[in-house]
Amino acid sequence: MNITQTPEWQALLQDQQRLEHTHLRDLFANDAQRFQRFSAELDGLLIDYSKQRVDAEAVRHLLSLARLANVEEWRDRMFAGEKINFSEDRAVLHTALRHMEFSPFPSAELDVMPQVRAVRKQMRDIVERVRSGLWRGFKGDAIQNVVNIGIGGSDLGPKLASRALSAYQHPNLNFFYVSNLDSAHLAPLLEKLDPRTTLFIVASKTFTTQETSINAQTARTWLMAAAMEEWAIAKHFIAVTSSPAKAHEFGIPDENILQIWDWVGGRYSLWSAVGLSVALSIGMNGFERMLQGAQTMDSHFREAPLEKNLPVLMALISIWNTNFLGAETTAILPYNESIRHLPAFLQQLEMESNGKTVSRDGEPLSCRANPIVWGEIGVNGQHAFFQLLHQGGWLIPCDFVVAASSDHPLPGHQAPLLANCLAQSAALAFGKTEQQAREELSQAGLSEAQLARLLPHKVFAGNQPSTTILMPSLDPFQLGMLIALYEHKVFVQGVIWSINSFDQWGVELGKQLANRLLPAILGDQAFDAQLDASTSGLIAYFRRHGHV
Ligand SMILES: O=P(O)(O)OC[C@H]1O[C@](O)(CO)[C@@H](O)[C@@H]1O
Repeated sequence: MNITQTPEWQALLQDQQRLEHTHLRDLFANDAQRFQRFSAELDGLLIDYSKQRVDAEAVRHLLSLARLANVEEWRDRMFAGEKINFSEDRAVLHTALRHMEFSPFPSAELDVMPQVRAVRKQMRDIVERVRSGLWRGFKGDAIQNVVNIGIGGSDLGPKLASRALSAYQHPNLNFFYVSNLDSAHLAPLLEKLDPRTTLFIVASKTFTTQETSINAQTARTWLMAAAMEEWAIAKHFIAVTSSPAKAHEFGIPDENILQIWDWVGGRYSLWSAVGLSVALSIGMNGFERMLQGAQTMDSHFREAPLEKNLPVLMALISIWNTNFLGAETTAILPYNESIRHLPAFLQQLEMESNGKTVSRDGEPLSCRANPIVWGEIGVNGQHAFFQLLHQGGWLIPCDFVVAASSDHPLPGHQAPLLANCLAQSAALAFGKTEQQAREELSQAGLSEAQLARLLPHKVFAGNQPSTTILMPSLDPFQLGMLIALYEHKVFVQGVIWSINSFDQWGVELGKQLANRLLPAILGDQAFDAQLDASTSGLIAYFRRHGHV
């Protein structure tokens, strides 16, 4: 089905005609109930999408589009464990990882829960031993430093969550995340760490990812230089992978290998043992609380009618902005320092899932899919790129994300933080009219000539749409809900765009080429004739200047 040719899409084009030139100022002025109408809450997590450029009719048509695309059917197929990731012949069952009841999941016939529970138990055991100081290094010391070596989904999720929940962190443990191949990531860390008290978690679903393998080998060499004995590996290395044999080859004993499964996508793996560093930081009970938060969002996503369904509404708003208002990018603006990694996490979640131009049927998509996702801590952005958001003339929908209470409170900080967050979304939405700017300038006593010169610079067009996501506090439960909210949002968008959101073939070509270029970088001139002129020129430069 070409969705753009359907009556539902055509109705939305009509809405676009009506709303494209309607200002948010007018939408608010004409509807005193706008906040009530266009906000929704689940267990304390509130989404306010009243500052999006929609009206009730447009939302109704967006919901019809979701029904037309069979969102509910696809959702049920995912939860039933069908192999909806058809290009890799895999089910998509990260929701099993946060299934907290003692019932089978997804069904009695296809129950994955015994394996999930067994790994949770293994995690709990490790977590308790490390946190209590019972887990000892090769010289008998308690662990003080945990280094997660991984990249992509094996890094971004745990890094986001462990920073987000730093208020709950074990006082005697420090956490580090190493992903970059550049040795400037690992080297300074190794300089300050003590091998006797350091535990490495090598998180890699495939256990073949080059960046992770090289960093893990270097960490292993560093440990061996101090410990001298192979048995020390068992005291300092844990692997999380779906390829236990490869972890075993690396030298990690079976009891230190935590399994994940092919039905857990890398960018959806935080809830698996990939989250071990988070569990070590906040304790296994805290980690399970985060799983409960995600499960609460799962149940809501499965059961709530579409018009009250938070992930569905978020997805539809994004589709409206992208496909009808023409937004090409979207900004993620967390205001809490502790969720500073949210934009990076969402970049992978959204763009690796839906950054595609081919449909499930192998046809070119009939409309543009995922916008470019970017972002930064909100207040930092205010003093950097917000100028462009306010007066740059681009349509850039924003997600403001903030917790009402601080997770690391100091007197005098939280109220101004919240004021800034709310001020920005209001300024973006309502702007400042020429009339308002004129009045301000003349009240400041400017001459008519000065006023005329300054006036154009003081006007804010406004009408920049945003959603504000509020949580009471940054706790494991709320964080679990927040992340699952975005996961399901991405899923719904993928269904409507008819994308398989669970593969990522687009990352392969670069990997292949990097492997092919390695010998040339290392100096093997036999390859030179096969290189394009640019690559060859750049390699010549490396040979002149690099020490590889
Ligand atoms: O966990 P792995 O297998 O090391 O993969 C890391 C990341 O690499 C990717 O496959 C992309 O290259 C991501 O999807 C994944 O999260």
